[in-house]
Amino acid sequence: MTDRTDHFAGDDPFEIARRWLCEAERTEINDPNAIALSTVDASGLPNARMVLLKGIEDDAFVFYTNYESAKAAELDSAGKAAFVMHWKSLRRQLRVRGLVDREDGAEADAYFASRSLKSRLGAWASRQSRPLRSRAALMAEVAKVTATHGANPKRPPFWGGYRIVPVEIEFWADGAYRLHDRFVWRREAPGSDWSVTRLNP
Ligand SMILES: Cc1cc2nc3c(=O)[nH]c(=O)nc-3n(C[C@H](O)[C@H](O)[C@H](O)COP(=O)(O)O)c2cc1C
Ligand code: PXP
Repeated sequence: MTDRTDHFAGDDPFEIARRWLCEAERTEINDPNAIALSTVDASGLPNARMVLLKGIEDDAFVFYTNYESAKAAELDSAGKAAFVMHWKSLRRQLRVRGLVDREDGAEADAYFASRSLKSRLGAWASRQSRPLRSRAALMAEVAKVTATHGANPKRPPFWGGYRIVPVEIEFWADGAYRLHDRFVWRREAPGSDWSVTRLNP
């Protein structure tokens, strides 16, 4: 007999995550889909930065970025990542740890095509994570790619998605006097069965 009810109810953690994000979309003032993405560099030094979660699939979380960025180097070499989302308006937290693969096919093309023209050109212009001489130099690059890539730029080969396939997903909800509720879903590997454990706050 489980006491995993209310916010935590359900047999599919991706469904619960989708439900929480949907609630946050109604209550957060902006960027309810922002995640703090954590990686490690070659020396083992952790790194973190915000990115926007663009999909919760049947077995993965998807975001988009520049494949020549610092994060991409760290994701590609470790093959692993973690992220946390915190919704202040709901007083809830979602934590995910898992394995990472690139999404650089049709889905990435479709997502890129859905972005505004200026954001698409911006992706072409930005050498993300590398030094930039000045704001003016960036704007000159934007003008250059606008001239060369025109009104319908295709997805740059150096820009696309990452899919995080989790082995651990934790749902946390605020409780009175710091007696929070926590449920962690764990599995040995992608494709294995999940086990669910209630954790002390
Ligand atoms: C709310 C928010 C959302 C962001 N979303 C993205 C994103 O989806 N993709 C991205 O490449 N950078 C995004 N950024 C910028 C990143 O935080 C970061 O500055 C950039 O990706 C470079 O990171 P890196 O040098 O560690 O690779 C976002 C920043 C903020 C504050
Ligand atoms: C550099 C960068 N790339 C990608 C994104 C993803 O968001 P969108 O595709 O909606 O622009 C963001 C969001 O802040 C961003 O800053």
